Amino acid sequence: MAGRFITFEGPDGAGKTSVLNALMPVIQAHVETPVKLTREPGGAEISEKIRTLILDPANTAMDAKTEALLYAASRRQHLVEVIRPALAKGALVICDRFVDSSVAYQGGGREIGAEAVLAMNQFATDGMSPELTIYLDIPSAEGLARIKAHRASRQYDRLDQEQLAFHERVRATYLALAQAQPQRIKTVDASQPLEDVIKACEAVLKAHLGAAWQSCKEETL
Ligand SMILES: Nc1ncnc2c1ncn2[C@@H]1O[C@H](COP(=O)(O)OP(=O)(O)OP(=O)(O)O)[C@@H](O)[C@H]1O
Ligand SMILES: Cc1cn([C@H]2C[C@H](O)[C@@H](COP(=O)(O)O)O2)c(=O)[nH]c1=O
Repeated sequence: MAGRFITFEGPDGAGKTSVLNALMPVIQAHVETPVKLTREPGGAEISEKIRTLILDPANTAMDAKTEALLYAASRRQHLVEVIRPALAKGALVICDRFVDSSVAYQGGGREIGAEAVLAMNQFATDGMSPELTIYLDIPSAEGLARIKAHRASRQYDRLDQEQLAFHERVRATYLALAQAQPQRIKTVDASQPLEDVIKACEAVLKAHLGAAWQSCKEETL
C-alpha cells in the first residue's frame, strides 16, 4: 500500500513547529492511516548528527557547497531509513522541510543557484517530491524577530544568525517556487495569529486529502 508524502516549508520563525504540534492530533483524528511526523535536517540518527554539524554556530568556516552537500546527505539517510519505509507501510508522512528548503536556503540564500541545488537533490532523493507542500510565508524581519524574542528557550543556530539580506533571498526563492508550482505548493499567511494559521493549514490539508480526510467520530454521532 502506497503512503502519502506532504511537506511544510517556510522561512525561519514562520511557525512550522508550532503549527505541526497543534495539527498532529487533528490530522490523526481525521485520517485512517498511521501518520508519521518527521523533520529535516534530521529525522534519523545519522541525519540528526549531520544536523548538529551543520547548525553549530562554531562552524563559521563551512563552505556553501559543503553545507548544501551535508543537507543532501542528511536527507538521503532520512529518506532511506524513515520516509520510504513509512510510505511503504501506507503512512501519511508529514515532513517539516524537504528539498524546497535546500533550493531556498542554499540555492537562493547562499546564491549557489536553484538548478545546481535541485540537481544535487535529484541525486539524493532519486527525484522524490511531495504531493503537497504547505508554505508558511512571513516577511523575513518578522520571522527573525519571533526567533530573537524566544532566544532563551530555543537554539539560535548558524543559519538563524545569518544577515537579513540572506533571509530575504531565502523568502524570495520560496515565493518564486510557490509561483512556479501552484498545484503543489499552497501558501498560507503565517503572520496571522497562530490559531488562524493552524485553521488555514487544516483547510488546505482537508481540501487536498478529500475523501481520505474523514469526519471525526464525534462529528458523525
Ligand atoms: N502565528 C504566530 N504568531 C506569533 N508568534 C508565533 C506564531 N507562530 C509561531 N510563533 C512563535 O514564533 C517562534 C517560532 O515558531 P516556530 O518554532 O514554530 O517556527 P519554525 O517555523 O518552526 O521556526 P524554525 O524553522 O526557525 O525552527 C516561537 O516562539 C513561536 O511561539
Ligand atoms: C532542510 C534544510 C534546512 N535548512 C535550514 C533552515 C533552518 O534555518 C535550519 C534548520 O531547520 P529548522 O526548521 O529551523 O529546524 O536549516 C537549510 O538551509 N537547508 C535545508 O535543506
